[in-house]
Amino acid sequence: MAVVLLLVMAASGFAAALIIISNIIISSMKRRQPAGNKAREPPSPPKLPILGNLHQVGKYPHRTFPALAKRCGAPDLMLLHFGSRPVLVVSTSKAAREVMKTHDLISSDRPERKTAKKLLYGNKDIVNARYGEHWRLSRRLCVLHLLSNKKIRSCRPLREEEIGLLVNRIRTSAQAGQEVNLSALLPCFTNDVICRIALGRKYDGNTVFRDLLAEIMELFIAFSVGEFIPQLSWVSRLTGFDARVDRVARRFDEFLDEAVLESEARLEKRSNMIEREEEEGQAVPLIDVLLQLQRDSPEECHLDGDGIKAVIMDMFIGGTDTTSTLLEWTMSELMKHPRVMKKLQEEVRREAGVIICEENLHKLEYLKLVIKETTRLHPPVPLLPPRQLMQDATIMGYDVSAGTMILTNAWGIGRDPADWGESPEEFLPERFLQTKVDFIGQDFELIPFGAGRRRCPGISFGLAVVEVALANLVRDFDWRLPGGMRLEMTECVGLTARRDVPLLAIPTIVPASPT
Ligand code: HEM
Repeated sequence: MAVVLLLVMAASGFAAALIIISNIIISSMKRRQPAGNKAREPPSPPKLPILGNLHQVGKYPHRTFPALAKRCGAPDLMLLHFGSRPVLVVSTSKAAREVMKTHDLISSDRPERKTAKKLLYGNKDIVNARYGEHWRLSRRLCVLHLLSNKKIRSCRPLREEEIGLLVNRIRTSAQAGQEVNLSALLPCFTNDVICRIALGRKYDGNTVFRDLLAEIMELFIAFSVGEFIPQLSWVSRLTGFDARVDRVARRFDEFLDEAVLESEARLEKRSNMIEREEEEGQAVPLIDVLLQLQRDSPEECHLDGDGIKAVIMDMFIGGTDTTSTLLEWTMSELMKHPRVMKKLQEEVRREAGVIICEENLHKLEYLKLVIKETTRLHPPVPLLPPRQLMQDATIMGYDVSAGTMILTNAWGIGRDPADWGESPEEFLPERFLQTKVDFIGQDFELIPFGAGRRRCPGISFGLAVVEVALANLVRDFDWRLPGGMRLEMTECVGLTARRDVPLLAIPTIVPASPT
């Protein structure tokens, strides 16, 4: 990891650099320890003192890991060291099943990260919560009250309204013969959807909110060298990283405080019970649901004020970029494969009718295959969020010690020829006609939403947005690339693996066919 070296060199000055370089030289002269000493540990590539294997991780770890694993003869499980921290890399569906099914309970913890802890109120959220009572209760709350089928149904008008706005924006560009930047439009769209669902309003003209959110996403994945090399924890103070995290956490907290005040004002005025409103099809903002539960049913809601803000933040972190990234890659693959685009357009134009609503979605079988195939090749979160082993375990015959961080390569697993045949890199939605493999967490060959206890609770919520949005985009428009443009398919580094090069496309309006 070049960044790590740069950080180390810049911040610790010449003396520290000298120590590291000499250590590197000494260690490169050493051979690995005799196998007898740690016979049952998973295979590891040679590591450097202090850095461990950090220098081998590269910019795209999900791409680097399979090659590294192959080089050190570790097809299923590979043991790395990030600084002093042991990290188990899970590279195949067989190994993923072992970790997330056989050993799911003891591998359901998340490692504590200083940055996430500061941004998420001491990890009072769900995504980053340590395994235990708080996580269990928060997840239950989330599944029952925030992301339930009933909740998803009640938010339908709101989702469809936002999709209508997205289509209108594209239509305006199409009428002017202009290209649209789907990589910019789609995140704004999913952000607006989550804003309305979670907070009950949008922040249209206010870019402060969006900028803050983008900064939070960036900080989440930013590498703070001290997290893995405790001796260098002062580096993030010196570079101003810690101060930046504090500043962003404070500003977002102020923002959420305002949202809480607005929600409390709504609750004061509310005459109906939330449940009744939802039954009548009204989308009650998630923040209102949580505050009302906290006030009226504390036995159901254990969260304090910070806990509520942390869970709301999870809805943004978990639901915004993941959903837009999936849409962005689906459109990219469709533009790259005109045959698939045509087949999908024919299905949607034939089956969905003039108004594409969620009730018609069950007829769109090919659309579901297209989305599934996209999650296989482009899982929005290519390396699943880290887990941490809670006790010593024997996994696939290897001894792995408590405290080891676990990184599962969903991207690598989705492209493994052992599971996906001779052409795993090919975008071929029809491959799912021959297999029952699904992405809901039971089949370990396809785990874009994770699996086991920590599996994403927002699958249906996310798909409700992706499926209808995609159906509208391909029904209402024909799409082509701006003249002479070649479609790059590389991803960039971030909380999700979005396209590196923005997806620009020229829409042409397709007249609605008579029903
Ligand atoms: C295409 C859309 C989405 C993708 C690809 C996705 C992916 C993921 C993944 C890979 C995980 C980690 C699973 C694991 O550790 O095994 C996760 C967890 C989570 N997701 Fe999603 N997600 C999506 C949509 C959503 C939405 C819409 C929400 C909520 C609004 C959401 C909320 C969460 C939460 C709260 C967790 C933490 C679960 C836990 O740690 O117990 N996700 N998601």
